[in-house]
Amino acid sequence: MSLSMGACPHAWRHHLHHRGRMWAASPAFRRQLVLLRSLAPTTCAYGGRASSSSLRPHAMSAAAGPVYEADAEAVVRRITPPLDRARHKGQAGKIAIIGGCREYTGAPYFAAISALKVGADLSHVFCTKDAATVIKSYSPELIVHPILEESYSVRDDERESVSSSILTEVIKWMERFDCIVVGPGLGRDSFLMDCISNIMRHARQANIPTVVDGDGLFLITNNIGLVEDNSLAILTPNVYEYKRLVQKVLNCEVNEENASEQLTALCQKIGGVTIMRKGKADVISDGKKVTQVSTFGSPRRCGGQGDILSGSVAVFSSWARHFLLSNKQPKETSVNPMVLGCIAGSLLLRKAAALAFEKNKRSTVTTDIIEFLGQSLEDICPAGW
Ligand SMILES: NC(=O)C1=CN([C@@H]2O[C@H](COP(=O)(O)OP(=O)(O)OC[C@H]3O[C@@H](n4cnc5c(N)ncnc54)[C@H](O)[C@@H]3O)[C@@H](O)[C@H]2O)[C@@H](O)CC1
Ligand SMILES: Nc1ncnc2c1ncn2[C@@H]1O[C@H](COP(=O)(O)OP(=O)(O)OP(=O)(O)O)[C@@H](O)[C@H]1O
Ligand SMILES: [Mg+2]
Repeated sequence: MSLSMGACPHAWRHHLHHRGRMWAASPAFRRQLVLLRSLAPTTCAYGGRASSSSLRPHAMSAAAGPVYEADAEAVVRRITPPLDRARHKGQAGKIAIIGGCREYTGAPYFAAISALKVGADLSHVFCTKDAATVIKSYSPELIVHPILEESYSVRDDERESVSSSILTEVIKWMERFDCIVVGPGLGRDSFLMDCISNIMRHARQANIPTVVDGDGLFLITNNIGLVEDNSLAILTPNVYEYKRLVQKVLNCEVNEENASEQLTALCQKIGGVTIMRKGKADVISDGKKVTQVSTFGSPRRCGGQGDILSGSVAVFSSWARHFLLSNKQPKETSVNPMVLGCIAGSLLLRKAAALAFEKNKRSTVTTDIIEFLGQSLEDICPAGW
């Protein structure tokens, strides 16, 4: 029997009837049911307050299929690990943000602190020397590595040796990370971009899941081979980043009429990656299914919300991977942990943004939203202590 997430709920009830009570009562079945429901079509899985047409499944071509509204709360509950006395530091996740330069210190901070607030045990930042002290001063919780360099601080004849020592330093740490986030506040300096390309190649060889955001997307849009066929890569483009990606990879303009097919085609053309297209709804695809989270968040569009998202997605996708591995999913269950991580991260950000807006209204800024990440997770998935 196929238990793939693509099955419709009616088919599920049919299976349930025929497989008998033993199977229905088994923990394995309940696990499958929750995971399936979490990605079931809007009409049966989502009873949200918004009434926009985006909440209904869209009629799509066979290639793209319908857009599913995720039962994102069920996903969060399922993949969030219980707090357990037996666990030691690091087991709930070690995340690294690769970003932070002279111009941008907020973005890597937002991503790194969000990872901690969601529940990771350790959060590192690899940034330029200029940015490091600033980021450290925002929070003593973060482990900050001032190792990246931009062109202005490297002589031409030193480039090769500096680049290789940056890579050596990052490699020393890389295997410890459950996920890295490349791009928040990275900047677009050409020397830095070359160094980051080497780091991404290494992460890939080491099978480290990689969320690509912000300037990381600028880098890969111009060098798509960095993520091609990497099923452990998640791209989180905003409206402009998505536009540039579509133009470059599909050689056309963004088409809202065929948004779902276009997103599917983009994933397929790049091969294996998961893409979360951010916007009014966060639309997620791995080239097979298209899922969305459209829970209302906040009408404030202050900068930095995407950074919260990338840090959160890094944690949740690590938890989802761990959950699926430790629950030994049958091969035919094509649950993609990267997709689950995107769904969970999107919901948590939106819930936190809603709570922050309720309190701060027009003055809501990113740090206000970060303050509510904990409560949002607690509302969905109580710590129970
Ligand atoms: N406090 C901080 O340090 C923050 C830093 N950030 C970082 O800032 C860097 C740049 O990110 P951005 O999202 O600003 O990226 P972009 O440089 O792509 O966009 C900058 C702004 O230019 C405009 N724009 C870009 N492309 C456009 C187009 N085709 N048509 C019309 N307008 C267009 C948009 O208003 C956009 O917000 C990234 O490293 C990002 O992580 C942001 O995350 C926001 C917060
Ligand atoms: N039009 C919208 N309506 C409702 N929520 C939105 C809208 N656009 C974005 N969001 C929310 O903000 C989140 C971040 O998306 P945004 O487009 O601001 O990313 P970004 O530009 O990369 O952010 P950053 O400033 O951190 O770089 C989305 O995941 C979504 O929850
Ligand atoms: Mg961004």
